[in-house]
Amino acid sequence: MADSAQAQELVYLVTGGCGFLGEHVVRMLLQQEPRLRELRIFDLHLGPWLEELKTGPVQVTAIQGDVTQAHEVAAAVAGAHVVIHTAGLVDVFGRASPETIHAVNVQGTKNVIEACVQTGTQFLVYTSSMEVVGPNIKGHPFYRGNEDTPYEAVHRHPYPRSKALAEQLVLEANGRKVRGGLPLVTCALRPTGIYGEGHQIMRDLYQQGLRLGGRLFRAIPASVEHGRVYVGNVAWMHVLVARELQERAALMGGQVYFCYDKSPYKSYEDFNMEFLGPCGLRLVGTRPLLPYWLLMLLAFLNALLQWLLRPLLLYAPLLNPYTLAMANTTFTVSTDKAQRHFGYEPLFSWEESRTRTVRWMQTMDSSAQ
Ligand SMILES: NC(=O)c1ccc[n+]([C@@H]2O[C@H](COP(=O)([O-])OP(=O)(O)OC[C@H]3O[C@@H](n4cnc5c(N)ncnc54)[C@H](O)[C@@H]3O)[C@@H](O)[C@H]2O)c1
Ligand SMILES: C[C@@H](CO)CCC[C@@H](C)[C@H]1CC[C@H]2[C@@H]3[C@H](O)C=C4C[C@@H](O)CC[C@]4(C)[C@H]3CC[C@]12C
Repeated sequence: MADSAQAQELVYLVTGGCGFLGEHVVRMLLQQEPRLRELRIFDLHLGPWLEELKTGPVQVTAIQGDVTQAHEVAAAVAGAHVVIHTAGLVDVFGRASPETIHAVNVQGTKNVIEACVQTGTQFLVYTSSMEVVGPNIKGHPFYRGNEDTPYEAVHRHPYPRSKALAEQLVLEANGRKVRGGLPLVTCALRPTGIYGEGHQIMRDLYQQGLRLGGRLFRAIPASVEHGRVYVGNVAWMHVLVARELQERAALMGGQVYFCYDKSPYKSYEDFNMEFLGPCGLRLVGTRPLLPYWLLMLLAFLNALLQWLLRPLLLYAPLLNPYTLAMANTTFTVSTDKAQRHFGYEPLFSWEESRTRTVRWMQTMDSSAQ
């Protein structure tokens, strides 16, 4: 918890504070931001774990609300010094309509920006995504690129399109005058695939492996690198960016930063095995067991089934043409921009990130038995 010897004067708002990343950001702020007086957590669904935070020295205010409702956002933002906007609809499986994804991710972000301007909040950190850049629909590799690496970003899928539009809005808002006349200072963080305690897809893969008798079958060549970053380090980057934005507005305002740490470069499946392996699962095959064309056919069949079944039920498996293209396209980052601009170093080593994730999965495992 915050060191009470330092002046506790700041009010922070975390939108999406009860999500996978949001919860880590909330806990990290309470541990690492000594100037915090009040922490507001805004989410569509509030988690019961918030109750335990209310007994500490920082005032924790839980606000149930919807980012698509401008008045609810404005009421939550009023009086906050910093907004960390992580709320978003993360959907690459066709669970939500493109309109809903746009409403939450784009209109929701517009509402957050306008609320900052109207109420006089000066600092806004936006959780963007690697998908703002790629992989693109042409399957071009992005091999250990940085924030300045040229890449043909082409977005057809509603989720990356919405993240790209929202990021653009946030960056364009940098420098706008907020109530009281001071300039709004914004920046965007672009995590690659986040992993760690609370990661739903890891949970799903684990359950799938158990159903298949402790095995998963390789579908993606081991040579396709996929960028991953530990949730604790992503949360730490948010805390640090929010703090340093107040000191280095001229340098950091309007900038984008990839989220990175020392997690190894591996394929999506080999990386997951770092956690699923110690939980007793095995990845079968050194090469993909099915040819790519057959996987693609299955992915299209899944998409067709989803469409046909839509009036009756929601069919949203992991494999669809978009997720297959993502998993099958190299996309990794190698950058030190966050270190150069605001002194970021990962808080958790790769070994610690792995141990924490495995420990979480094993707890999940024993509580399921
Ligand atoms: N998970 C990843 O690998 C990853 C990678 C890059 C970027 N991101 C971004 O990080 C952010 C958090 O993602 P996550 O993985 O924690 O997802 P998540 O679904 O676990 O968390 C999102 C949170 O936003 C809340 N939310 C959704 N719609 C809302 C609305 N209308 N009003 C208020 N709250 C709403 C949800 O209730 C949830 O608590 C998102 O913006 C996402 O685009 C995630
Ligand atoms: C073909 C399957 C055989 O095992 C594997 C399918 C894996 C896919 C479900 C995931 C592969 C890449 C993932 C995405 C990536 O890590 C980055 C993301 C960015 C972020 O903003 C949201 C989550 C995600 C889209 C993530 C989703 C799951 C994958 C597509």
